[in-house]
Amino acid sequence: MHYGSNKRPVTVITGFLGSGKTTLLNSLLPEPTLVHTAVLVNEYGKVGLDHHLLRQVEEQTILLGGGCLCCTVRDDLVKVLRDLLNQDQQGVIPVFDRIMIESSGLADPAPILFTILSDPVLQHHFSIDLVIVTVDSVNGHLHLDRQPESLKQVSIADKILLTKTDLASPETIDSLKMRLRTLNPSAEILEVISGKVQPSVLFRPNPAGAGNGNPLDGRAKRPYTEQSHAPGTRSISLTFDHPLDWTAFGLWLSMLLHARGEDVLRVKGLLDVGEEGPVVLNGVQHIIHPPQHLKDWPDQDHRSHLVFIMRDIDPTEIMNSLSAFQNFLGAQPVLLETNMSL
Ligand SMILES: Nc1nc2c(ncn2[C@@H]2O[C@H](COP(=O)(O)OP(=O)(O)OP(=O)(O)O)[C@@H](O)[C@H]2O)c(=O)[nH]1
Repeated sequence: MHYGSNKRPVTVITGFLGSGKTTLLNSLLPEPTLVHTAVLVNEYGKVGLDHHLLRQVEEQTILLGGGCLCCTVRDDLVKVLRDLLNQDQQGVIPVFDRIMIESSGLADPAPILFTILSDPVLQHHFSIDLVIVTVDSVNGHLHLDRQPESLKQVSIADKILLTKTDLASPETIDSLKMRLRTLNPSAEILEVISGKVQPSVLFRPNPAGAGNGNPLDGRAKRPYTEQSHAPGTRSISLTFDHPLDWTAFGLWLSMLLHARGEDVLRVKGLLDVGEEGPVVLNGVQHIIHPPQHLKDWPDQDHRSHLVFIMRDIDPTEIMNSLSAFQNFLGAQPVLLETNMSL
């Protein structure tokens, strides 16, 4: 199969140990729309799945040349994905049009994203369309209290699937949802029992290509409230009073990521740059996906919206920096919401 300039979407499924990743995959993969999905699992002992490619990826983390601690590369993942491409081009494997990667329950998903986005070959053939994170309703609070990995996973999610809601009390589910919204205001939260969810709910068509769905939903647009937050992890949602100068904004963002990229876990934006439609911005730490220029706004709200999820950066630093830059940006930042440490 040839895709021209189209990149094949990669979905990363992560979530703390036992939170239901495999259950989800087993439920999703027989769906007709996902029949041409290649699956990579970075744990041993997984059962092979009919009609799908199953690769087992040894975890191996190396430092990039620059010595950046957060930009680790999974060498084996690069090899497996490159091999898949080669085999696909030679027609020796069944056609695949999507990749799902199930990361181990203790993994920080960011290196997987970095690996694909930073590899000179892979970045031309694959795009990260969605990071799904499963959160166990029964144990979710405990994981978030005690396991930094769980916090990292939730912080980076595009969609959070709250699993095992059949086993948890309504009060626990509600408080967990509130906590998850605080940790990651831009993620959509769905309740999923035993992995039963329609692919169309997860993989909504997205003209932006990267970052499935609107990167900013209603939760990110709530009025400003000071809320408790996980230690060291903070988020800020903001808008601007006028359209942004896109070049100046890109310069500001590059400067921020150069200085503090290790601490910026996620950047998402739907930006008014004075064009008919918005620009979709989607970044993970040092890496910014190629911005997408949309023809139309998704709804009536045509204001810019920008969300940062950060570690050890005070949201006021972001506001102060943008304010100092406002003459170049052509717009003044307006705070919508910030979430501070617990
Ligand atoms: N009752 C109930 N059980 C669930 C649900 N989702 C998953 N389980 C069970 O939870 C257990 C762990 O699920 P897995 O899918 O293996 O979890 P995992 O995240 O892949 O686990 P690791 O590979 O250890 O990280 C299994 O026994 C599942 O059957 C759910 O929504 N409801």
